[in-house]
Amino acid sequence: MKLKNNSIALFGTSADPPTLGHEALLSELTKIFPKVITWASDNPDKNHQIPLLKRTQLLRILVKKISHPKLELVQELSSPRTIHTLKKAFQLWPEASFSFVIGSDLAMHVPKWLNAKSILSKVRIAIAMRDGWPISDVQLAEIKKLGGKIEILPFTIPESSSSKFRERPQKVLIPKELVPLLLEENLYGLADNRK
Ligand SMILES: Nc1ncnc2c1ncn2[C@@H]1O[C@H](COP(=O)(O)OP(=O)(O)OP(=O)(O)O)[C@@H](O)[C@H]1O
Ligand SMILES: O=C(O)c1ccc[n+]([C@@H]2O[C@H](COP(=O)([O-])O)[C@@H](O)[C@H]2O)c1
Repeated sequence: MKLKNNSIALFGTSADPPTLGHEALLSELTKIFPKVITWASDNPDKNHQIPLLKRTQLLRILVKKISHPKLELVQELSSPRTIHTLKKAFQLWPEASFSFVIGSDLAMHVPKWLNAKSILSKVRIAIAMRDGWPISDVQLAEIKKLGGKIEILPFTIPESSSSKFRERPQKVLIPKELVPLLLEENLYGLADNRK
């Protein structure tokens, strides 16, 4: 992958909660991009289990754990709609070239996002292959048809998801640094399910 010095990877997540998959993805991105920006957001298509403020707190703990000079949490980018996130990103870094990072499970959804065509004219879509979620040529063609440019990231993230943790909260599914806050506030019922 050829990247310019002004490349920025943008990675939004509902972080409900952040998982080992989010940790692996953020760490891999720091090996490739000169700058990696993350934030926690609400997703218009999902019901979140805990408030955005708490999810942001959890993501902040994860970013601190990774503690990489290229990685930063910029919560002001948070919006349920990517088009609004991008407007803020262009204000903050007017000279940057952006890659909007998604897992391969989201490839089929991007063409349905609000103002998808406008989003795809502003940023490249960088796809992280998610174990169990292959992408088809049809999905790629749908994005390209709307003018999108696609980068397939050169790594695969092991199977892991927030919903799996929410269904059955287990410490082994999340970064261990999140556990104290989850127990303290009994988020996701982890304190009732001490494994
Ligand atoms: N294990 C993973 N591998 C690759 N991409 C991932 C992984 N987990 C999350 N992502 C990507 O990170 C972004 C944010 O995902 P999100 O925070 O919704 O996690 P999730 O595990 O998919 O959540 P949920 O299970 O609640 O749907 C999405 O682009 C998603 O595709
Ligand atoms: O813009 C949209 O219409 C849109 C709809 C659903 C999701 N997104 C974005 O997709 C990213 C991942 O969302 P999620 O909930 O899978 O973590 C996050 O940055 C969201 O803001 C964007």
